[in-house]
Amino acid sequence: MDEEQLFVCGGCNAKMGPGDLKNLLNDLPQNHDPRLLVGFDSTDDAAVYQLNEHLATIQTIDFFPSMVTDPYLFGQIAATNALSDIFAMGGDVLLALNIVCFPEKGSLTTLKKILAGGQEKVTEAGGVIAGGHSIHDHLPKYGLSVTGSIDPHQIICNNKVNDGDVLILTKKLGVGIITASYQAEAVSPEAFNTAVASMTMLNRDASMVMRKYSISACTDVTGFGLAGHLAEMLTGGQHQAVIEAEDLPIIPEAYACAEDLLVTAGGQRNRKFLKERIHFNFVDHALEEIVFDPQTSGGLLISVKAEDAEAMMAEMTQKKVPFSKIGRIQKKPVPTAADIIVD
Ligand SMILES: Nc1ncnc2c1ncn2[C@@H]1O[C@H](COP(=O)(O)OP(=O)(O)OP(=O)(O)O)[C@@H](O)[C@H]1O
Ligand SMILES: [Mg+2]
Repeated sequence: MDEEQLFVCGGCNAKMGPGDLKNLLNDLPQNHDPRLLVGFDSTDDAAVYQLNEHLATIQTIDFFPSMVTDPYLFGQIAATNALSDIFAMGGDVLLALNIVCFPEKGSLTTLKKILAGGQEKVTEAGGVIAGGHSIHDHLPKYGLSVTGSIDPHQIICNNKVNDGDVLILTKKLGVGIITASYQAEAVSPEAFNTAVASMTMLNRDASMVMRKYSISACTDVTGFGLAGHLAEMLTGGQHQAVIEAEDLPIIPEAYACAEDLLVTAGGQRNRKFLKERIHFNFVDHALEEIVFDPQTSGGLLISVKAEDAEAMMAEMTQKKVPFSKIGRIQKKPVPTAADIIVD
């Protein structure tokens, strides 16, 4: 393997599709422990385990092959992505363990750069690298197991929305399409740099603002795309999300790439899984691709109660946390109505 350049094949696009994951989890025996406040049965972002009345531990794991050639950058992106699940649930990062898969004959200089990039982000998140596990594998993969803390009364789950909630998204969409297209030399370095800046921005600041307000649900938008993660918020079946297409934040050039059919396999898996649950009120194939595009280290998708939405957005503006108001939650007019409507 070249000492400095990683083979590009992954990010959250490498995630198992939502259909296969659902099948897998359905057959996994359920846990019954009252201290497990959030387990895999609700397909939330992280597991939460109660330690005492005021303290719970929050745990998540994420790793994948690289979507960029630069090892330091890959380390930063993989760590930012792994840390994000803690922030999506309103938790604080305590410590992290490195997960390393690396070729036996690979350059250790390259691996050290990956780990240095990851460590930088864990430190920025307020955590500490406490160890890890490393195995040989043909394709380098990296990520973290992250442990955080949270007040058990303040857990922000991903699946309980309310009528009138406002939907906020804190990062632009299209990083999957942009990173794949960059390898095909089909987008500018500026577009690629925008995607990289987005993937290496921690969701911590957004989380710190969000948790001060009445939040019905939050998740981070990753491999299942905006549509997939929004659909997870609507599993109760009573509500639907109305997305305003013109308010969706999109990295410049991602739309043009989608028009040129520069799309990803993960996006097609997401489309196939979700097509019965989403309705587009217009014909725009490229925009549909953006909505299904797998995001690596995407933003927080926040369903904030209507009465707190303005104040939360004002504080995000004041704290320079980027965000877009992308839609709202409403009661389904009939039980058979689509879960997601794109207007
Ligand atoms: N092999 C597995 N065994 C048990 N649970 C799993 C397995 N793979 C995924 N899960 C669970 O499925 C749910 C959804 O997992 P997924 O990785 O999509 O969530 P996520 O960590 O929020 O994703 P992302 O890191 O991309 O934000 C989580 O509760 C996770 O713990
Ligand atoms: Mg998540």
